[in-house]
Amino acid sequence: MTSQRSIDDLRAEIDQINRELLTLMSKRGEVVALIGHAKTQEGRPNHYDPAREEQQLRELEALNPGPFPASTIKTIFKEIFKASLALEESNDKKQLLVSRKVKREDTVLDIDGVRIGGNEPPIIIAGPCSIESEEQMEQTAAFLQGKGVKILRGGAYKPRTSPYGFQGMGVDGLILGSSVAREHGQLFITEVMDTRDVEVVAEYADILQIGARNMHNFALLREVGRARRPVLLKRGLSATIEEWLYAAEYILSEGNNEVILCERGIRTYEKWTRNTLDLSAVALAKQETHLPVIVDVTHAAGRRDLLIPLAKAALAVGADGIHIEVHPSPATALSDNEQQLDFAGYEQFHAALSSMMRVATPA
Ligand SMILES: C=C(O[C@@H]1C=C(C(=O)O)C=C[C@H]1O)C(=O)O
Repeated sequence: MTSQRSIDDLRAEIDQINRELLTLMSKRGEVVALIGHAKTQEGRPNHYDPAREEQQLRELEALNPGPFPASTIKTIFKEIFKASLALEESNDKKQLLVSRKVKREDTVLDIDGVRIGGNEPPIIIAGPCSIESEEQMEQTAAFLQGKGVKILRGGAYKPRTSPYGFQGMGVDGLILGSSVAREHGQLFITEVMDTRDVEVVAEYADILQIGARNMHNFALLREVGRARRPVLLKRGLSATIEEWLYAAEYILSEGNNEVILCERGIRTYEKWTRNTLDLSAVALAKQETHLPVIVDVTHAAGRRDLLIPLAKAALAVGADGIHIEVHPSPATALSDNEQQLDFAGYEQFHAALSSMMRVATPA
């Protein structure tokens, strides 16, 4: 009689080995997490360390007693390294300041009594694309004040596709925008494009805007993170949601917690709209972060006939407000003539949205 062990018996041994491997894997995972934590504390942005991985592979190859060939051992351990790295990085993400895992409750901004986020009713940010003249700003602000709009927008520095397009009025525009807004009891929001202008823009604006084209301008993000003003951060033209949230993290990491995220449509293959409004990004940003999220309907589609349905959809998925461009005479505007609403257009928009704007879920 042979003393060959039965398959069942061998399998029982395998089951036991599996349990030991699992215990060891978990133990390894815990140590990896500690390394990841130490790297974050040391401010090492990159968790991946190919030299360290290579060194371990060499040692394992030298120690390998078989029966598995070196290549197999290598493949298995590379998989372990990959999983370990993913673990380190996901732990790291949990610690992001923008994350709900770090701050559970909604951030509600209170800017001179104008509240944004949480269970507050949605806000409207409206005004012309560019600040062009006192008359234009005055007419717009007075009209919007009558419609209950508390935040007036207007660009003084314009990120134009062509360097020969109207570039904005600069400091004169800032002075004009802020004084007109103040006269009408409104907050003034305007875009800052250059780190060198943050100080002067923060002097005049109540909210600093980072435009889509500057979402990846990390020096600018850090600079506005140091400014003592709330920041509206638009999502980049082709930015993933993760990149957008990391951009917000740059601002928070400098000590500025007052960030409003703004989805403005992304580049896709679609030609009937200028951009594609990504409503899942709005829902996800609300879910993953504690920050207020608003939707820029003007740039989302680049066409007036979609403003009302897109704004309704944005509010339905939980947006905390709408950003929309309004101009006394869009046809003669110095920028964005295709998309801005005239006053009659805004009247319609206001009427169509007003019932939804008042819907605030009680806390
Ligand atoms: C755990 C670390 O981080 C990563 C994961 C490694 C691993 O699982 O052994 C090795 C190097 C890094 O890519 C580390 O640096 O030691």
